[in-house]
Formats: sequence, structure tokens, C-alpha cells
Amino acid sequence: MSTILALKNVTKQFGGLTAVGDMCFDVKKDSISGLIGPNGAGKTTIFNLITGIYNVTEGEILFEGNRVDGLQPYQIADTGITRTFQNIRLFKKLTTYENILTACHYNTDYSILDAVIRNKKFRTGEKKLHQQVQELLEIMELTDRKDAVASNLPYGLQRRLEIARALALKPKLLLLDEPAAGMNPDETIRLMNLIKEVRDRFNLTVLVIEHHMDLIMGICDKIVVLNFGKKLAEGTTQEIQSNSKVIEAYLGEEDVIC
Ligand SMILES: Nc1ncnc2c1ncn2[C@@H]1O[C@H](COP(=O)(O)OP(=O)(O)OP(=O)(O)O)[C@@H](O)[C@H]1O
Repeated sequence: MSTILALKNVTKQFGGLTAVGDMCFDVKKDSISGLIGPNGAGKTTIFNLITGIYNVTEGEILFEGNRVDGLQPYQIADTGITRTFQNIRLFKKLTTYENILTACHYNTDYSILDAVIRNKKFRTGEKKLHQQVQELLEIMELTDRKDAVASNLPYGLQRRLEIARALALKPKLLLLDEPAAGMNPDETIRLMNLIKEVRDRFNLTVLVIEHHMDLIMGICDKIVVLNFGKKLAEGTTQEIQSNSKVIEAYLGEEDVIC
């Protein structure tokens, strides 16, 4: 499997605080990788560095072999990297359908003029968009909630809607920041299956931050463990579960590793 994303000696400092220090890891194409670690370990900072929200202090980030550190967030999004957020970001007053549709519009190939004169190109483009929305609704099991206003959806469904919106941008690499936060065990298992399904269906690579260890252990091909901004360990689920440094760092948090 080829490498799609590589962090090479990445450091991020905020004043005197090193949030991420000398971080190195690769993400293989078509894999599901997990980023875990205690609160404040630097996980979200890594997502913010990959997506260009923060600039790296030192080091390089390569996506498909090209440097992306130093690019603007919109330029990085254009390369095919999309993310979801720890705190859900939806158009709260729009319906589920409209939320996905607005994201799908990013992929339209008709011009404003085509839209104004409503020519064939516009009509064909719009038809394709609506098909795409239907497909995403089905995949994310949101069809029966398509007319619900986003803010009225239960929390777990809002999270799924956020993933549907991210998928609408047709990413190559999907970054999920705590997608199971606030979900009950049943919802978490459903989400786990959905993530695997979308990875296969859309030929995606997924990098996921999550505190739910059952989700991480259930879907990840590889896990990177962070502690105080440093890489503590890296390996398969089995390797991580039996790694003495990881067990030691999590001592006292007996719920974390299962
Ligand atoms: N914009 C910022 N300015 C200053 N410090 C920051 C900033 N963003 C993050 N930090 C600090 O960097 C460190 C890593 O934070 P980060 O949010 O990346 O951790 P995390 O592993 O995602 O934690 P959590 O699991 O709680 O989300 C923390 O000490 C945090 O306070």
C-alpha cells in the first residue's frame, strides 16, 4: 500500500508550549488509521496542521507526495483532504437534505450564467446533484430524516450528517475528529460499520481521532498513540493493546484500553 499522508518531524509550538513535537507518521492509502491519546495530547492540533488551520513551526506534511504545509486551508481542501469537527458544524436551520445539498454544490461544473438561463447543462448538473444527495442520505441512513431541521436531529444523527456533508466534497482523505462523541454503544457500532462501508465504497483513506476504544480497535488498520505532543507508540490494534508504554501511560484510565 502506498503512503497518502506523511508527517515528517512536525512540531507546533504555541508560545512556550510544544503542542506537537517532532511528530513522524505515515498514513497508507485506503487504510483506516486512528490517532489516540489523553486529553491535550495534541490530536486536534495535528488535524489543524494537516488542514492548514495552523502553520507548522517546523517539519513537513506531504499529501500524495506533495508538500501541503504552508498552503491555505482552501488549497489543502482542494487537494482532497476533508474533515469533521469535534464540535459539530452544520447549517442548524437547514434540513438534512439541504445541508448535504449545499456541500454537493461544491462539485458543480455549471457556471452562474448556466444557472441564470437554466440551460441543459444546469438542469443535468442539478439532477446529478440531487441523485448524489439521495445516495448520501441512503448510505448514512438519513433518508427518513431528510426533511428534519438539522438542529432537531438527535446528536448521533447530526454527527452522521456531518460525515455525509464531508463525503459530498468527494475527499481522498477524510479526517474524523471524535465522530462517536456523545453516541451510545449501539450508535457507535452503527457508525463503526458506516465508516468501514464508506471507506470501501468511496475508496477513501480515513484518519480518525476517537476516545471510544471499541471503535478505534474495531476499525483501525493502524493506530498512532500520542502523549504530551509526542508519539508514544505506533502499530496494529494488537500491537498497541499489548504495548507496555501505552498501558503505562493509560494506567488509571482503565476504561480506555479494552
Ligand atoms: N490555539 C492554541 N493556542 C494555545 N494552545 C493551544 C492551542 N490549541 C491547542 N493548544 C494546546 O495544545 C495542546 C494540545 O491540544 P489539542 O487540542 O491538540 O489536544 P487533543 O489531544 O486534541 O485533546 P482533546 O482530546 O481534549 O481534544 C493543549 O495543551 C492545548 O491547550
